[in-house]
Amino acid sequence: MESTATSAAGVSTRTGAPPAIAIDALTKRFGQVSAIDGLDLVVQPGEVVAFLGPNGAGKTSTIDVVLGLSQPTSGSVSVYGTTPREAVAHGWVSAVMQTGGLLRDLTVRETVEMTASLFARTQPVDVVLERAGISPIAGRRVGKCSGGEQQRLRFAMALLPDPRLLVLDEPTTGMDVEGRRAFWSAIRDDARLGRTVVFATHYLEEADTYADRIVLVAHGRVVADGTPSQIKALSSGRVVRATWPGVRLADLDGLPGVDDLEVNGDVVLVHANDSDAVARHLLTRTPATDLEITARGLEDAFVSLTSSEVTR
Ligand SMILES: Nc1ncnc2c1ncn2[C@@H]1O[C@H](COP(=O)(O)OP(=O)(O)OP(=O)(O)O)[C@@H](O)[C@H]1O
Repeated sequence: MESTATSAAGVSTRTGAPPAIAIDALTKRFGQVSAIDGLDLVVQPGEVVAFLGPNGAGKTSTIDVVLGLSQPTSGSVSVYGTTPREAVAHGWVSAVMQTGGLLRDLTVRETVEMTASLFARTQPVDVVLERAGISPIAGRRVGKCSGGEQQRLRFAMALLPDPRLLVLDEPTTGMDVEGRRAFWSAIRDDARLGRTVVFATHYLEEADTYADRIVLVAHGRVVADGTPSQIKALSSGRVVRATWPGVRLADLDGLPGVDDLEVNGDVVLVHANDSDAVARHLLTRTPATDLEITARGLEDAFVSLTSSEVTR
């Protein structure tokens, strides 16, 4: 994805508009726990961004600050050039929460109508039902809706103020495959009209399929930021493990296509995209034995990216 050029202050040089989200050196501590540890991020209007990271990475803590639900320990966050609370009060930002907020005995339409009555001005109820893909079930009681349908109902409610930015925190947890697909298809169709979407997820596949840009977070920091294919490349490849008594790093100089190397005692760990070439080299040209080849997961990419950040 080609991102809009930005100035140092994060203002789009193409449009002159402030970014949807500008986060600068954000930290958030809970007692001894550092939930966010110097996070910087700029999201431009119209982007669909996945906030991807393992449990405890700091995704929810960051989203809570963006929504004005929690205050930073230090650093700054602005949303469309103003404070998160003001942006929410203007109706510029809506969130799709994972649970709560629904009454089982109301119908889908009644739920949206009731929420609309709380706002001074909203989009027509029929429009948001249509956008969320739930017009056909408008007369159904909420208690009879599947988890996926209830999430699309929350999406319809979030659309009422016609927000510029939609924030979703792990919105598909617990949904079946079909529910996820229908939910994301409604979100994507809506985002095509220009809405900015930021969603947190654990799942690389979900980020890959539905986001234009993936921001990888670990230990409260951004450890990688790029298109889905750039991020996937970080987690691709394999690890070749071998036993080589007395090995030194210098012995591994001739290895082909190596991304990363570790030597722990007599054990060699080689991270590489072409694991066959590494294995062939180790078996034919060195005394290495006991080879094991394993796929390198996203978790590994998190770990290696985070440790390289720390040692930098
Ligand atoms: N209210 C709190 N009090 C104490 N610690 C907290 C609180 N909220 C979050 N944390 C801690 O901050 C860290 C980051 O948590 P956060 O929920 O932001 O991560 P996450 O990436 O959203 O994780 P998950 O995917 O599991 O929801 C974790 O170590 C968590 O235990």
